[in-house]
Amino acid sequence: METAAPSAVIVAIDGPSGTGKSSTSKAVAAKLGLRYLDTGAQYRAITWWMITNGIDTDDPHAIAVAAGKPVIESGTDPAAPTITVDGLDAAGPIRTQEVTSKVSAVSAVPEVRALITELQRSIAAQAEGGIVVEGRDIGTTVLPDADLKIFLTASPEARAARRNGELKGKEATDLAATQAALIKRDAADSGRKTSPLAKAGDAVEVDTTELTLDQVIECVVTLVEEKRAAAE
Ligand SMILES: Nc1ncnc2c1ncn2[C@@H]1O[C@H](COP(=O)(O)OP(=O)(O)O)[C@@H](O)[C@H]1O
Ligand SMILES: Nc1ccn([C@H]2C[C@H](O)[C@@H](COP(=O)(O)OP(=O)(O)O)O2)c(=O)n1
Repeated sequence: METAAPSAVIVAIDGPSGTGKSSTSKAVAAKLGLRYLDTGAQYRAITWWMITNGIDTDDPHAIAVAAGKPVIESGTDPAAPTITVDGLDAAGPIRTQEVTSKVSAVSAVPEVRALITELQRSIAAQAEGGIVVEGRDIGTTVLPDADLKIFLTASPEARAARRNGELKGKEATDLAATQAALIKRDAADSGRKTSPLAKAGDAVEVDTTELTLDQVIECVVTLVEEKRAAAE
């Protein structure tokens, strides 16, 4: 008897910065043969375009007017995710401190969110075998019918230490400054009017403070497999 291919599954992973969303989502998608979408990279890409095109990122009206101009494309292979803006590889430039410090203001503009949300939904709809989508408002707004919703958390201390581990040798490595910047960005992302960072009512919360990355990946893989088994 032939075994049916596992059904397409849509997984939404949300949470604040440094909780392990990107690392976990990529690994889970690779293990389960799903596509992968980093929605933060899309908001970073539009922010980078605003900066390089001289748009004042403190002016929501100017941002709203320009929002439809850049063409943002995301490659969804979890082994080699890509992000381009007007055909240019933006993977490096979107990770600078300048973009990080301005992305909350740009992503709070409703016109930006409407355009990026539409893009995210169309990418998810095209992922025939299923997809892991990570961000801040995936379970609440972008994909409210996702098969599985995960909300990752971790203490501010653990998140700052993880972020500093990545920055070492590149930009600032002061732990207190990293933690302060992270808390400031969380507050802006949670406090904005349009689809703020929030846990969906039906999301499974996983506190990763005391877990290794492998343990978090294993936990999410098990939850996806349980969902798939229940759907058969
Ligand atoms: N459970 C964990 N324990 C230790 N380090 C982790 C854990 N999860 C992620 N990391 C590390 O923390 C950093 C931030 O993780 P990332 O996946 O980028 O978080 P997010 O996407 O939520 O901002 C990465 O360097 C990653 O390897
Ligand atoms: N679904 C999303 C994803 C990200 N954002 C915004 C808010 C975040 O501070 C920025 C950057 O997201 P990103 O996931 O790249 O941030 P970190 O990896 O946590 O540093 O984008 C959002 O508003 N909605």
